Amino acid sequence: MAEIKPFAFRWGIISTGFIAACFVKDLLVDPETRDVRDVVHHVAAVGSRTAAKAQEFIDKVAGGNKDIKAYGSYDEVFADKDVDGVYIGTPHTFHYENALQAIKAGKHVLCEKPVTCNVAELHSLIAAAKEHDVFLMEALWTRFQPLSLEVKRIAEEGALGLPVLLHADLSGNFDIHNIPLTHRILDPHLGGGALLDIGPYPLFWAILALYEHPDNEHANPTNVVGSMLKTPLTPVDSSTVFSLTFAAAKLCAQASLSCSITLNSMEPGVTIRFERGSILISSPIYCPKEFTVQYLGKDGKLEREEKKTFEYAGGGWHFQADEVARCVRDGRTESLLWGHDKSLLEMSIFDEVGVYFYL
Ligand SMILES: NC(=O)C1=CN([C@@H]2O[C@H](COP(=O)(O)OP(=O)(O)OC[C@H]3O[C@@H](n4cnc5c(N)ncnc54)[C@H](OP(=O)(O)O)[C@@H]3O)[C@@H](O)[C@H]2O)C=CC1
Ligand SMILES: O=C1OC[C@@H](O)[C@H](O)[C@H]1O
Repeated sequence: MAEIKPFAFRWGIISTGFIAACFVKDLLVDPETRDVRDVVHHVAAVGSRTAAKAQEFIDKVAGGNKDIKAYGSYDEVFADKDVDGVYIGTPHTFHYENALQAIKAGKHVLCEKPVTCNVAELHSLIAAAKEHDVFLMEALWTRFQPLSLEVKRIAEEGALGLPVLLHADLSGNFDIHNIPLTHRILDPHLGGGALLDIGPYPLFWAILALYEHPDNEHANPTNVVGSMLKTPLTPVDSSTVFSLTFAAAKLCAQASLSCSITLNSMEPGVTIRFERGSILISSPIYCPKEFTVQYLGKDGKLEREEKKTFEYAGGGWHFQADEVARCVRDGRTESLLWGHDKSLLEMSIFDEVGVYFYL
């Protein structure tokens, strides 16, 4: 039988910082190592604010591959005919303008989280993507990892009953008293603070387990409450707690979520409590490698425990790249797994919790 050629997606990368390097390294991992045979990835171009930095990035991250073009501006990446889609790894406050320019140039877009800084910007991006008939997705990479797919399967198969309470925290110690106030995690002009940077992850688990649950019937939370603790250093939050209540459909459940840029992560990072058991997910919750399912007996006591672990080549960012390639191949303008509705929900919750008075 003739072999079907995998669909090749040609990426343009804008920015050359930490996450752009992680993403490009993963694009270079052979997809067959993760059993993917229908799509492959090529890096066609890298754009930076200086051409020298773009070339340095290609040398360091992509072994100096001569087929990758180095540009001294993002606009040149958007204009390149050999680029199918653009990956945006700039600080949060640039996502909107970078994504808009890419979309207007007719490019598909994968944009780092948080996709924008508020819901109004996101509505505008989605409208632009529709107008130009291009794919747009927030790089909520955790959604595409095999562990998340398995957690969702178990959460919905019925043995545990319905989810009732979910606790999730992501904390990372950024040593904020010893880094420059211009660091993106502290600078309000770059969208600093805990909620925008790491808040997407505890929220992601609530969206996966509660919002996506079939009994929730795609209903938004009926109540969102949040509270921010500001750092004395700059007007951004050093920690934020927020809670969601889902009570519009058959599902009645709540999520208690938190994030901090001054603490280390905790174990487990996520606990989902169901009527007849729990799922405990290990840290870091953006890329966990194991989780435990606890099944309770009729007396409420632990009856059985099952631990699942996941390993693969690469850092875990390539799964979202596969999703982008497949969606574009299939003519979709949004992902079924992390579609516009979920990013809109995220942004509207963040608006509600109150990041934007400092932006
Ligand atoms: N999914 C994940 O696991 C992670 C996602 N992120 C997300 O990625 C984004 C970037 O984070 P990270 O890579 O850590 O940030 P970095 O500071 O390491 O990199 C940001 C890059 O953006 C470009 N840039 C453009 N304008 C500016 C500006 N005014 N100030 C600083 N940089 C600028 C620069 O590239 P150049 O000079 O080449 O133009 C810079 O290298 C954030 O939105 C964050 O939420 C971050 C970490 C992990
Ligand atoms: O997405 C992220 O995950 C890991 C964090 O350390 C980082 O700041 C954040 O942007």
